[in-house]
Amino acid sequence: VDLSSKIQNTQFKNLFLNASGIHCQSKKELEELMNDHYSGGLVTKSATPNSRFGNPLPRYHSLPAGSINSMGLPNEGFQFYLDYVTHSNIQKPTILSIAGMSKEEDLELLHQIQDSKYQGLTELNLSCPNVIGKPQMAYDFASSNQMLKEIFAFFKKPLGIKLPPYFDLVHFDKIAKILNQYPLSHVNTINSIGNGMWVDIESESTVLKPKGGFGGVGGAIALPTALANVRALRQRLNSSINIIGTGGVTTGQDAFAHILCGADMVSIGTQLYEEGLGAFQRINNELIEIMKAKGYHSLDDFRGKLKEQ
Ligand SMILES: CC(C)(C)CCc1c(C(=O)O)[nH]c(=O)[nH]c1=O
Repeated sequence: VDLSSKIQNTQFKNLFLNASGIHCQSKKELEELMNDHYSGGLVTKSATPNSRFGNPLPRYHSLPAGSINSMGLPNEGFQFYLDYVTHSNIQKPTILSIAGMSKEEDLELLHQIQDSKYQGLTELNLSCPNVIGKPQMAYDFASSNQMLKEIFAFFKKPLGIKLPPYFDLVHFDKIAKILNQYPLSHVNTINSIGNGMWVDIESESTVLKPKGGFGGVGGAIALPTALANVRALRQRLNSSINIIGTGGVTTGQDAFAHILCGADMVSIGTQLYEEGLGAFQRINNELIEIMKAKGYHSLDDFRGKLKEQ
């Protein structure tokens, strides 16, 4: 059974990645990921120009079927991650994730990557904030289009986009129409489901401190939304744009479902945080068992071949 996959011209020995933000902020975490046998690649925490502590705690909370977070982009700063993916002893392909706090910051970071020696993949987190009074960039179609136009005027290295979930078929049409105009290496869908709320009954309080308790929801509870976004975008995006399926993967079955919907690679976030690196080996093995039972030898045997009733 062959679990290898690729994004554009980058080959991965297996299809699993950490979701950006999980187990990828510090050098220790990155080294553990780099040396982990059961993940084919490594994604960095979304980097901002300067290092950030992020939001006040508590800013992450486990839920019965997932997680809620309002981390606030804690990271070591862009130069740290650029150095890591450029200089460390690379054992597997890397995806350098960036999230400026404005379009100008995003452009500045991308100029630095374009001018650097880095030859790996880059991923722009489109959940980054927009100008005050406007929704996050990915929910502002005109601004997203304008930003991508300005980026591709100078950025010539492989670039993917991390998207939040959409919940309206017209929105799938709109974002795909925009993305199809650009030579993207990939789309990574989904980011956490924005602005969820969780309440502690005993204390009658929110469980998160930042943002009045509103936070992004991930984990098993996000799987139906993640599968819908992978399927809808696979149906609409040019075949040249690969898809990283992220959201709700806790078992080999979930990974199998993402691939059936069209995912080229699969990220694990909440489950990786809760279970640790062992999640990669377990989910690898579970997926292999499913493929063996069905007589599949490679991911291409079933990728995107979701049947309809
Ligand atoms: C939500 C932002 C802070 C704008 C981006 C960083 C981010 C965070 C975060 O650092 O709070 N959490 C997520 O689940 N997804 C993200 O993309």
